[in-house]
Amino acid sequence: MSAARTRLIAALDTASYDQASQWASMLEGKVDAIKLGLEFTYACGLDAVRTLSERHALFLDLKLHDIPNTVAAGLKALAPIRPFLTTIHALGGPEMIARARGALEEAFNGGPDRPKLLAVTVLTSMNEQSLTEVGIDSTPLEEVVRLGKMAIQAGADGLVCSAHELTALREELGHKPELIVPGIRLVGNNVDDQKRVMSPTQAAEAGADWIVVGRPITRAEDPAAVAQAIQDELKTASS
Ligand SMILES: O=C(O)c1cc(=O)[nH]c(=O)n1[C@@H]1O[C@H](COP(=O)(O)O)[C@@H](O)[C@H]1O
Repeated sequence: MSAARTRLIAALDTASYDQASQWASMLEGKVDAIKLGLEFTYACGLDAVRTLSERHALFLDLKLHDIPNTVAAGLKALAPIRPFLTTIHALGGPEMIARARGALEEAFNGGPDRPKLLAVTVLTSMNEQSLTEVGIDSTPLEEVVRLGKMAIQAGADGLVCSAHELTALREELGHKPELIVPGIRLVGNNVDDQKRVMSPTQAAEAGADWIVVGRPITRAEDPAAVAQAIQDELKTASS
């Protein structure tokens, strides 16, 4: 059972501003935040991201991964959008992560309202075989824990991981780091390109702070009803 209630982020993955705006409106009050990522940002631009962020708590997920100077400068440029969460790849290494954290601190004058920096560990679309294909000779669990410890030590506020690694990460890192969990599917859902999948209840019971749900909500006939059903599941799991 988790310490605090697990909250729900809807991933609004679309190239259409009208579609994202419509989803955001119909999910208002049903989800705790929205996530905009590569597809929406590249197709619609940062002004569109800013417009949606004025009405909804925003997780801006651009998964930056470059040399430390470029990532730090990129985050500084994104800071005026004021998302409450944003992502970089843990594989960029400790110097990149430390510079990223420093850039956010600087942009917000060390204040408490800066975006929290999340390090993506091993993408939930990867399994042991996918790691072998990129030359990593570890299980996803070993790799997530190794990268997760490094990233938190380097200055990340939290991690993106699958629900399968939550227990091990909590044992290693305690309750302070924010753990954000995509790869969520409801009973009967298609898993699509996701490999390390769990249900909202399983993620909540294993200690997720936030779950990220995209297609199970956005592809549904009634997205608001699915979001409400997930919230009900999360509430039961935390009680
Ligand atoms: O950083 C992320 O949000 C992320 C990391 C990860 O390992 N896996 C993952 O699926 N995501 C994102 O979470 C969302 C999951 O979408 P669905 O598979 O449609 O629920 C997508 O927007 C992904 O970009």
